[in-house]
Amino acid sequence: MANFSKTTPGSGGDLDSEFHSLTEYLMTTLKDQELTVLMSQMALACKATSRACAKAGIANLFGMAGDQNSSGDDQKKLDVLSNDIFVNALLKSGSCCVLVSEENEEPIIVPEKDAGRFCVCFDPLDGSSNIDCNVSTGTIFAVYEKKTPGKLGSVADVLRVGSDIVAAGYCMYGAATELVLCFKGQSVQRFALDPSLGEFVHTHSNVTFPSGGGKKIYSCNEGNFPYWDQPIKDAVTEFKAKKYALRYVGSMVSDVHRTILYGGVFVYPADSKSPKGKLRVLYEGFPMALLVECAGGKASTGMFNGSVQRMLDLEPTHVHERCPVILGSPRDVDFILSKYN
Ligand SMILES: O=P(O)(O)OC[C@H]1O[C@](O)(COP(=O)(O)O)[C@@H](O)[C@@H]1O
Ligand SMILES: [Mg+2]
Ligand SMILES: [Mg+2]
Ligand SMILES: [Mg+2]
Repeated sequence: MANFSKTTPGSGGDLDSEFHSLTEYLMTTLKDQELTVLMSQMALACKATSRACAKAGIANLFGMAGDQNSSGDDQKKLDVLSNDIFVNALLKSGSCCVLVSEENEEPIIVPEKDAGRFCVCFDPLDGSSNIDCNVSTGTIFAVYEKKTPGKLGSVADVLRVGSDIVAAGYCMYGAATELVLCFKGQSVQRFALDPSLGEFVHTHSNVTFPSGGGKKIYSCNEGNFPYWDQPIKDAVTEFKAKKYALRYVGSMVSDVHRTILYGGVFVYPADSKSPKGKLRVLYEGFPMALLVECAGGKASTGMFNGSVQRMLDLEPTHVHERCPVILGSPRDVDFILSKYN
């Protein structure tokens, strides 16, 4: 049996006779057939979305779809297509009872005859503003186990604290397509899509923030500086004085991925234009917070509703609720939060 506690550099190279696939990882570590099927369908949808992003220019998939979603975002064609891909794949899994997507105003409640034990909240294509200029985008998801009785799911199955999440992950559509996963209580794993094989191949185990906090990087949309509260302004001003570098892609998946691998901090705070922040709790804040904590980092809301809160302790009351986000290495998250003392 594969040893997934070890990183397997070079595995999956064209000439390797042995490599470890995502399928093998799921089959050997999960011991839960329904969750394995769900994750396999999730991976299939990631591959289909990766293909759509790669072919967008030649398949006339850039540009607007013409509608707005429930957050008020103008939907791009790829937002709509990727949403259809994920909804169809997850419905076919037979493992889901509730689906919450950024692109669907209402949660999808799966009919009893097709329903399973799990609820999935997802952002099918994150980083919409980067689609048309071919900069990295991604998918973000969180999985919960149904808690209400009976087979029919309800919105109560997803409106709960983030620490109830059983699995979280993101897939980045960048120079390579990469899937990063974490099951509750387990470490973070990285898989890269080998296009010639059509499979996600295991590349890194036990992914953690660099010790000591890593590179001195802060990541935020600093154009919002005038609208931030004083503690966030002070922290960012001090990062500059301490010669931190600013790196900001504007796709949460890419910015969080870099933050986990290199260190530093990613911030999308509340501001006077958006008092609840911009990012959505269920399919952006929570899954990233779980991954960051599993990798040894911290994820907080900063000052929100009168107190500084660990993000996974929030209990949302609406599926498209927003929250401020401060996540990254403990060194930098604690530094920002100290400004609220
Ligand atoms: O353009 P801004 O205001 O800096 O916002 C960037 C943020 O918005 C998002 O694009 C929102 O996600 P969607 O593209 O899924 O709506 C995040 O990926 C990113 O962190
Ligand atoms: Mg959007
Ligand atoms: Mg998003
Ligand atoms: Mg999106």
